[in-house]
Amino acid sequence: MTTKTLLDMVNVTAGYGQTPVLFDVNMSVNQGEIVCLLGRNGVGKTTLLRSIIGLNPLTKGSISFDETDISKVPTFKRARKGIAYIPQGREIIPYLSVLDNLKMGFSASGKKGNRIPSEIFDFFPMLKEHLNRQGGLLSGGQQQQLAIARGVMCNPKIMLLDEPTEGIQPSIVQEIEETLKRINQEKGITIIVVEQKIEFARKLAQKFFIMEKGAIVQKGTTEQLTDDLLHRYLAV
Ligand SMILES: Nc1ncnc2c1ncn2[C@@H]1O[C@H](COP(=O)(O)OP(=O)(O)OP(=O)(O)O)[C@@H](O)[C@H]1O
Repeated sequence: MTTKTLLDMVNVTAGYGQTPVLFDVNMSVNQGEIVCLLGRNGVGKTTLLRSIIGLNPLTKGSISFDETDISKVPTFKRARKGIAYIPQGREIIPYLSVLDNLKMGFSASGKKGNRIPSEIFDFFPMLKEHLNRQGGLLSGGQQQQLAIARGVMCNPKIMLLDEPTEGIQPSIVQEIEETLKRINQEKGITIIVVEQKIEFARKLAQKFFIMEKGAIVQKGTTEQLTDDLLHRYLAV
């Protein structure tokens, strides 16, 4: 099997206004992989995801995606090229129904459509039972599933997930892990997940990157994610 680089970040430097947060980040992700991005609070994980989708402009470096330089491409066009971003806190529209929240996936991808593909309910059967409920009335875990489903609606090549298990009960965490694996395997969607729950990250991902002070300081396969590394870079 040939491996193809889907996302390639070279010397990415970015931040908020005049405040730099990422310094010369180099990160390469192959098509079909699930990778996790680990690191203590405030090291720049969210900013890294935001720079991939174009919410934090680069002051240096470049990002190529699917063999195209997207460094200066606006966010909505990056979404149309196949990057789905599921931010921390999920950003479900609380007063819209589950159905209307899902339909937002059509506009994000720039494709017209009105019918939710059946695969969405195959991945997330719970959503079918709650289609007409307001998004804000779902539990945290259900809202997270809705946010992931809305991302899948865009038929992305890659999904960027920021702490999908935060504040979610263990049984739903396991469900989310299994569903993400299925989405990866059945749809071939590459996944980058920022996580604090190490066991979840270990079970889900094949590769890891560890960040410290705005840079990638360690990477490898998840088998190489030793307790020593976790202690050194993640323990408080
Ligand atoms: N909107 C903002 N304006 C200015 N600085 C910001 C902004 N958002 C984050 N920062 C700063 O950027 C740095 C990195 O934050 P970021 O959220 O990327 O880290 P993180 O690793 O995702 O942390 P967490 O696990 O807490 O989400 C922090 O020092 C933070 O204070």
